[in-house]
Amino acid sequence: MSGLISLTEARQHILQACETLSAEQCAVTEALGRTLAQDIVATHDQPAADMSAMDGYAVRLEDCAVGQALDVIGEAKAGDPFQGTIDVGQAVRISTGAYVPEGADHILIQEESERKGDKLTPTVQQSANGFIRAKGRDFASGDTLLSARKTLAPASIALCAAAGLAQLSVICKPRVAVLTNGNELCDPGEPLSPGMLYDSNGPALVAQITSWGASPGWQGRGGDDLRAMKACLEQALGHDLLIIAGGASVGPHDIVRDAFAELGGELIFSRIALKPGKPAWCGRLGSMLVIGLPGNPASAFVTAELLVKPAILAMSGQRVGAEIPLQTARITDALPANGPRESFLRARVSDDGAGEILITPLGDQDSSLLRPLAESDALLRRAQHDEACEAGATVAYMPSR
Ligand SMILES: Nc1nc2c(c(=O)[nH]1)N[C@H]1C(S)=C(S)[C@@H](COP(=O)(O)OP(=O)(O)OC[C@H]3O[C@@H](n4cnc5c(N)ncnc54)[C@H](O)[C@@H]3O)O[C@H]1N2
Ligand code: MOO
Repeated sequence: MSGLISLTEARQHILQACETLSAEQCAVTEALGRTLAQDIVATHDQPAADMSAMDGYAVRLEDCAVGQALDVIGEAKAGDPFQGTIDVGQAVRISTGAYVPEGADHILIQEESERKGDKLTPTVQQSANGFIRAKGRDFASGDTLLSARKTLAPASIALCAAAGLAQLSVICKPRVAVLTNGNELCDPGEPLSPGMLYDSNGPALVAQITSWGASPGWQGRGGDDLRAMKACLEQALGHDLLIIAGGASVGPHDIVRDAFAELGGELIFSRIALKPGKPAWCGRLGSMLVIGLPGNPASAFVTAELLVKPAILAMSGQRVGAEIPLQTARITDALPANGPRESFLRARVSDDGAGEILITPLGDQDSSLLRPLAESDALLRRAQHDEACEAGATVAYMPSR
């Protein structure tokens, strides 16, 4: 379509305009979802010494014979090692997680022994050395445990904590301002006057950007007044990213782009061959990236997924490509041929009970509708000029929840 760029091109432009932000320190307990700015390198061995994997007795394997008593000479507890050495015919009571005393090469588990006073008798033949976790088995001093640019999930947080790190160097969270637009908008909680509409894009966008790891900053509402709009844009200056929802189209009151241009904003792209989302645009105001989304609620939501999410992930230091990562499923309904815009249909994913993933586009795809949006958990993607497809065909989708 003339004058419209493809979604992939739009994402390429956005990714080129996003630099990874600087680093900051973050408590390991607060680091979920953050991206490491540096490698994590172990400064100690884990375990720090050979360690028992079971509750029982540290012994010499060669001393173990069924019915032949050993002398229990002490105890090794987790955090309180036995100080001596095990000699021929001796055993030390040991707990899971305790260091294995010098001289021992086997843990006789308590279920396979009988204890009477200081005498310990194996009741089951011991065939091979066992139940000792070697020093450094998990990691050794100097090992790289996690590489820079890794996004921290709960298991990687466990590894950082095990490495002894209370603070981690992570990429700063992008600070994102959200501006919604329309004289018709009012805040949830206010009485609804005639002609007015509750602002659903503002809360939705704040929820979306938070779920992608951004830090919501200034939030405002612009109307149809150019001066007031310029004042809004000025208030947002200094953020890493400004999202403007609404006023993106060509109507006489859609003055957002005029205000942006008058403040010296530099347009990066305008309009995409995308449905919903044709009026989406992107630019730069000072050092702040600005992404303009259409005001229709489903359009704002979908274009935020497609355009804002990659910007936030890239600024947060995560690897993200211009191509959208898609999954495949079998469609339950036939679809007509697609038009010239790449389309994303609100859809529901299910399982046919035999392990096959099914996808059902929701009936009414009008971009003003919130109920199908809230029912959906996937966006079914149709390429530009996609042919009609039969029920049962394999189609591509992007999970959206
Ligand atoms: N002549 C043309 N008209 C339109 C075109 C076009 O190409 N030529 N594009 C259409 C498309 S596609 C869309 S999408 C909309 C986008 O318009 P805007 O971005 O200017 O959005 P608004 O006009 O401000 O609002 C559209 C619609 O959404 C409601 N809205 C806006 N903000 C919110 C909010 N924060 N919460 C809830 N609802 C909101 C608003 O009341 C309108 O009903 O333009 C088409 N027109
Ligand atoms: O982008 Mo409009 O979002 O096609 O309804």
